[in-house]
Amino acid sequence: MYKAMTIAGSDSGGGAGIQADLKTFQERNVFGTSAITALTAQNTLGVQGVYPQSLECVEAQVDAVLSDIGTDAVKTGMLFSASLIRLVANKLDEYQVNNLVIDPVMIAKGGAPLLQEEAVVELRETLLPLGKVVTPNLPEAGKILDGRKIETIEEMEQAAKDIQAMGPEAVVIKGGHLGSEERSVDVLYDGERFFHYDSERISTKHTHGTGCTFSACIAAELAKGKNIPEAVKIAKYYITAAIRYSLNVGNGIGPTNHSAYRLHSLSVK
Ligand SMILES: Nc1ncnc2c1ncn2[C@@H]1O[C@H](COP(=O)(O)OP(=O)(O)OP(=O)(O)O)[C@@H](O)[C@H]1O
Ligand SMILES: Cc1ncc(CO)c(N)n1
Repeated sequence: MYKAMTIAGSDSGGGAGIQADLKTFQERNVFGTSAITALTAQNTLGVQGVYPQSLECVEAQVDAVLSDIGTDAVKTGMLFSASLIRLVANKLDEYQVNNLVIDPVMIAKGGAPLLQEEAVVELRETLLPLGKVVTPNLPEAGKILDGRKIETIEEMEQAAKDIQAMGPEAVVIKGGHLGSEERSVDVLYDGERFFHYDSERISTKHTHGTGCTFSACIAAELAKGKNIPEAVKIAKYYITAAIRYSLNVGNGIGPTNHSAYRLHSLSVK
């Protein structure tokens, strides 16, 4: 069985973070493992607390998994601080992880910071160059590019190109935050070509954890040997189904439905 690991924060509400990643790995038929960088007390209404784990704790988890079980791909999510980013980058280098998907998580949907402001430099300089695929949303891409505004598909293409020049093999800019469009378009740049992944924009407020789920699916497909454009295509089908059948649990922004494509017999082509 192929294996994928997530190095990310825990979302007690179950819709994002480690929980979303492991549910996605399971649905995509890869064996999921994890290292938890931070615990969050979180639900559909917001983030009530953030409890980063020690460097020692995160290092022990990564060593435990990679020295024994190994992995075919790694996905990183919430890393919280510059020192955790440095540690994770060192570990990925030590274990020669090459299928690395970096979701540069910065802010939760309700606005709570999940990455310290000063850690963006570390993310850009230490972690991004190790990535096979980096998956920023529009505000994250803007932060990586020193506060640039990205509001059109053309600006998404330019941003993908400029972030790819920072070292990762490929960049997908996610278009979930693109206002007033009828479609939700993601733009991939692999160093040579642009690919557009287009879906209808689903009218729902229940989009908690969309980005985590999308990047975890890319990691699962890379683990199975899919190439980057194929992995992103499958992830786009998977997340679109998960949003179409998202769940009205809690009183705020509900989670996506990780088993939607299976329960509703939709094919992930
Ligand atoms: N309303 C929607 N309808 C269809 N697809 C959507 C919608 N919102 C987001 N998506 C898709 O979901 C994926 C994740 O994009 P998004 O920009 O929402 O990520 P994100 O902001 O990182 O999510 P989060 O921070 O909640 O984890 C992309 O493929 C995007 O196109
Ligand atoms: C733990 C965690 N990671 C990522 C996100 C982004 O959706 C979140 N809300 N919580």
